[in-house]
Amino acid sequence: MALYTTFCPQLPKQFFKLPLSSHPFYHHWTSRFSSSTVSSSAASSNEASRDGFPARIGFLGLGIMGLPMAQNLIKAGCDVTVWNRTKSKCDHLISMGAKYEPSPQEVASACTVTFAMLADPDSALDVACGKYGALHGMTEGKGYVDVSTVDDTTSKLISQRIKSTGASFLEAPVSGSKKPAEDGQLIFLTAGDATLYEMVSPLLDIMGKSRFYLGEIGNGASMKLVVNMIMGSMMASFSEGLLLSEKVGLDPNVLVEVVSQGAISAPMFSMKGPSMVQSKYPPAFPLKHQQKDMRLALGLAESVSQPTPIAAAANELYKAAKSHGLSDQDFSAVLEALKTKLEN
Ligand SMILES: NC(=O)C1=CN([C@@H]2O[C@H](COP(=O)(O)OP(=O)(O)OC[C@H]3O[C@@H](n4cnc5c(N)ncnc54)[C@H](OP(=O)(O)O)[C@@H]3O)[C@@H](O)[C@H]2O)C=CC1
Ligand SMILES: O=CCCC(=O)O
Repeated sequence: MALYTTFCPQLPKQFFKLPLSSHPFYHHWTSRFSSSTVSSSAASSNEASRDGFPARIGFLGLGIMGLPMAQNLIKAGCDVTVWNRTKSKCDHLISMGAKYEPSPQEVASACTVTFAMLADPDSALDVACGKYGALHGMTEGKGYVDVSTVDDTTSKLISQRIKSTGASFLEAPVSGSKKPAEDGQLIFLTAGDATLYEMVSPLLDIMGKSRFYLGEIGNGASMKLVVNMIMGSMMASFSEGLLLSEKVGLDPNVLVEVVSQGAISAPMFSMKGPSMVQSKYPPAFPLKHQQKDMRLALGLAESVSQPTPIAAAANELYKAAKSHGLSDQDFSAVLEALKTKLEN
């Protein structure tokens, strides 16, 4: 079964909609994480917890994505310990039964597996390896799963540092935004320690609808950046189309409908188009993160001399949108940068 999952990562979701204690990997998990491989300081916290769940799970970073992901783990009955730089964002989860520790180090020390969902490479590195970083609470037998979107170099560095403690590392950035995170419908793009991948698969299946295991560290990060590079260019192109249709006297709402019925239909256009027409950009995926991903994807392309002129042009629009104060709006606000350009 373990081999099957490793090489056939897209098992049907319903396969996993069982109580975790009846999951085929449950016994593998409990024997790995609740016995001799766990350090004595963590042993008491690794005892089987409520509802028969196997281990304490840490979650670092409770922004737009981290909060609903951690919430789904709690709702599924997992024993979750949280930390966030801005502590108030932990309050809701604490009221749902989460435990709190005052630093990433203390979360990692209390938990068997720690997830991290941070903004960017700098914060991911700092939370993992900084002064009170998770690294200092990691020991052999524990796992660190970074679900943030970062570049392959950052991920390799974090992996190296975590593994130097004897612990295991998995990168697992996600496709899917706020709503899929709330609905447990994310797509995990994982790479790194295959055993840890198998161990955390039941947890990934609580938070997501599918998962890919892509081999060596860096492959998950790179896959995520390629996907988001395409997405960023698509959104910029869609924005041009909306504005052009309006300028030539067409109803952009009708454009959204026409696009939705043809070969270029995309859930993203149908979901975000109507609010874009009204110049509303409620943040699901903040524009600053999309620009970060364009920047990192362009760096990746540069590293292998792959021309990406369309993504480079789109990146300039996201940079312009940031300079117009739109960083914390949804990335569909890139449309505003085009409006400004046309008006200037
Ligand atoms: N939103 C989306 O649709 C998706 C986002 N992603 C990726 O997931 C990651 C998180 O995104 P999202 O939740 O939207 O972002 P948010 O901006 O909502 O949350 C960012 C998180 O990072 C923390 N953080 C930022 N800087 C630091 C720092 N220097 N030290 C410690 N913690 C820090 C924030 O803490 P604080 O609360 O204190 O600010 C917060 O918990 C990003 O890498 C993003 O690219 C991936 C898929 C979809
Ligand atoms: O990184 C953000 C991805 C957003 C999405 O996949 O809808």
